[in-house]
Amino acid sequence: MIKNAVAVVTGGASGLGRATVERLAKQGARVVMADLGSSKGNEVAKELGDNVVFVPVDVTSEKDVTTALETAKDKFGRLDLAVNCAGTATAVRTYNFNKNAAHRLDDFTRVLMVNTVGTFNVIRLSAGLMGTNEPNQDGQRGVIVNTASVAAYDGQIGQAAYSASKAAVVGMTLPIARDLSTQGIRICTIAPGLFNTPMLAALPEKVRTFLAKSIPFPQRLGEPSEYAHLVQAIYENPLMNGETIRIDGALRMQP
Ligand SMILES: NC(=O)C1=CN([C@@H]2O[C@H](COP(=O)(O)OP(=O)(O)OC[C@H]3O[C@@H](n4cnc5c(N)ncnc54)[C@H](O)[C@@H]3O)[C@@H](O)[C@H]2O)C=CC1
Ligand SMILES: C[C@]12CC(=O)[C@H]3[C@@H](CCC4=CC(=O)CC[C@@]43C)[C@@H]1CC[C@@H]2C(=O)C=O
Repeated sequence: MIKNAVAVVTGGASGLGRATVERLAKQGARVVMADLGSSKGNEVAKELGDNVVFVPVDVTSEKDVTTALETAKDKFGRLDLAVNCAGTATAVRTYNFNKNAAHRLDDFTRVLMVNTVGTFNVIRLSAGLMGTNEPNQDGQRGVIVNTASVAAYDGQIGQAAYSASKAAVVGMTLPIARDLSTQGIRICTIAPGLFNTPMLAALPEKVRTFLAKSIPFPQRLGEPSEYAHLVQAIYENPLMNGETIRIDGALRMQP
């Protein structure tokens, strides 16, 4: 059960991460909200009360992630759940033939660094701390939830970097589940479709409506609370492990 569990949520100051922090805190969990120093983490944590602590973290930094995990241990005594929501996106064609310009390599690398390397960084360090927990009656010591995207499967034009970064998260899920099984640590990945978050708010209303219409049912953007609901379901269901779950209203993205 989520009550009294201790969680770290990256990207916790906005969108899907924020909804997760809110849901977990409301259900009686204690949460370290890890997000960039430039985010609204401090304000959000204040709104959510004493069971939520903000730690400025860049997920690509070993030092920052270690500090967040030490905060979980020092303030709340343990770590039961790590949720990877931090992410970034870009929309650039592999080669722009009108401008005779190739996709910049540093743009490609930046997206992979945050979405793939950052996610793995949090997984590997969280696993170390979870491994020190006393196992429950099922032998479980902790749970990790990642966030990929349906773009891991049906990436659109301009999403080479983003889709590659998310496909890597899908790809690492099963081998990590196998790696961590000896210590009773589970890991699952969620692949969201189109959700109503600041990432999507950047798009014009017309585009958002068009995108929503492309979803078979329900024909609307997902609410961040629906993502958070799935995080809790994964945490509470002991048999869920090594799998990626789409939450997308049967959406298959067009080119
Ligand atoms: N909104 C959507 O429709 C979808 C979102 N996703 C994924 O879900 C995750 C959350 O996205 P949203 O909540 O929509 O976006 P968002 O932009 O609202 O939140 C992302 C958070 O990640 C943080 N972040 C970015 N780089 C970071 C870094 N290096 N270290 C720590 N924190 C960092 C940002 O400060 C921000 O608070 C992302 O991984 C995104 O790719 C996947 C599919 C659909
Ligand atoms: C994240 C996702 C795919 C994207 O890359 C876009 C994003 C909406 C805002 C954007 C505007 C741009 O001009 C660049 C691309 C992007 C960041 C999309 C929201 C959901 C998409 C996704 O992950 C679907 O699975």
